[in-house]
Amino acid sequence: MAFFSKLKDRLFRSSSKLEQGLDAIVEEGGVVEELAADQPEAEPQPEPRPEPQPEPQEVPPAPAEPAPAPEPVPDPEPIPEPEPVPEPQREPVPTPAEPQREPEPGPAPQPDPELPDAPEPTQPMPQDPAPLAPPAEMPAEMPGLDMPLEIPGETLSNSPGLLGRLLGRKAARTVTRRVLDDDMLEQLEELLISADMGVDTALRVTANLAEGRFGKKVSTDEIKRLLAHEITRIMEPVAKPMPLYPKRPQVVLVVGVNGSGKTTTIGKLASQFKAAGKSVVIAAGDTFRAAAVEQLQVWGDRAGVPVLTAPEGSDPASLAFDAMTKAQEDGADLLMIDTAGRLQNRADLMEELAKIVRVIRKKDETAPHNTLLVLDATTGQNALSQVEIFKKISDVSGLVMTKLDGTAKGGVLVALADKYGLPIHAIGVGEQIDDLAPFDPADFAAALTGLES
Ligand SMILES: Nc1nc2c(ncn2[C@@H]2O[C@H](COP(=O)(O)OP(=O)(O)OP(=O)(O)O)[C@@H](O)[C@H]2O)c(=O)[nH]1
Repeated sequence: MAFFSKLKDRLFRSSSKLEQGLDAIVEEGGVVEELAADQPEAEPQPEPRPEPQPEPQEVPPAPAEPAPAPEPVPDPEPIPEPEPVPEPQREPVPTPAEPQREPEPGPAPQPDPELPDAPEPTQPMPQDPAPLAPPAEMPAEMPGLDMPLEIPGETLSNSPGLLGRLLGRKAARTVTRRVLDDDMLEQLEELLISADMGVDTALRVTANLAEGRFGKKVSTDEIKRLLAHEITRIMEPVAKPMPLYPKRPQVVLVVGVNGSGKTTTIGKLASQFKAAGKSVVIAAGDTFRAAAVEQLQVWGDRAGVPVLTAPEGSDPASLAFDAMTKAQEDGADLLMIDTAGRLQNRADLMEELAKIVRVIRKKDETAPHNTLLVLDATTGQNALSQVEIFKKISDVSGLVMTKLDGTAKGGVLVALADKYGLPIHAIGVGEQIDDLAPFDPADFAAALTGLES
């Protein structure tokens, strides 16, 4: 699906930090080993993705018709949860027998793979352990070119040359493996912390990763797969679309600091709900900033959804009440209420949100049905303190993480999931109306670690 590959491309753009760090760690203390052309780098690891993923949906929040439920709470889970993750990675990483190959006779000098000063490979570490096709079917070099041919997922080096190939010699490949010891674990912890995963999460992830593998040799590709698996395990329980309830209107309060992407997210969500056949009303609750109201009107126009506004400086709660009345009269399915994000004066903001909730409860005592906290992924660790604050001043029921297309700080999502367990309903991957996607843990983990899934 075109949209989905676009999403993956964008997420991959932000993955370089962790990916390069992993490459560097293994290369630093690793030993280059040679493999015969028909020998895989390692026994294939169990795939991190435990189950075939459901086809990603264009509309992340929920299916068009959720199963009717008498009460909005507890969470009705309109889309079936993925199967619980088995723990296939608890198996020790198979350690290749040493030496990896028989010495190959031939005119070309071969480096000793066991020597510490064996030449480093010049290409990035292999990404995929899939064995290469036999050399007879896949030439290691382009005819006439005396340079290694990069084959996706593998590094070819020490080419036997034309004569060698004429004589039927197999090309040798190299892989760097490093013993998973305390030093390496410490480096991995530091890398994960620097990627915004937070200390607790980084320690837990590396401890799980080392379980049953301590003292064994691992390649970059194996480390990436193991890491992606651990991240997927943490993220899977929180990947949940925004639940839809039979209640009309379902009131969605949208909170978050200024600039986090609330307005944009409301516009994107409104557009997707509308495309799914829902009638939506938006209330421009940040009445203190004329620009914010105007921007929301632009998004409402784009989405084809009415936006209720009030004069600048008027009471947001009064606007919310009017919007609730209109949404009820119109029989709207959803009322999305934008709010101010001024954290400079937390007491005022707390009172403002509490008042909005009080007045809409006069109309429906079960409202708001969702309180979405919009977080800007580029703020890294700061997102954690924002969750802390907004949990105190509102009843946050789920997260939307924006700007994942423009940051190398995606690791904070792992820390958020690990620490708070709040559902991540959707992720923003751009500024356009369709740049909002469901959160897919396996794709996210692959993007973060630089694993080609
Ligand atoms: N690259 C990228 N930019 C985004 C994304 N979401 C929002 N933005 C941009 O972030 C900026 C702030 O977004 P807004 O939606 O105005 O944020 P807000 O929280 O409503 O901010 P205030 O109106 O100031 O309260 C805008 O320039 C958006 O285009 C995203 O997923 N990716």
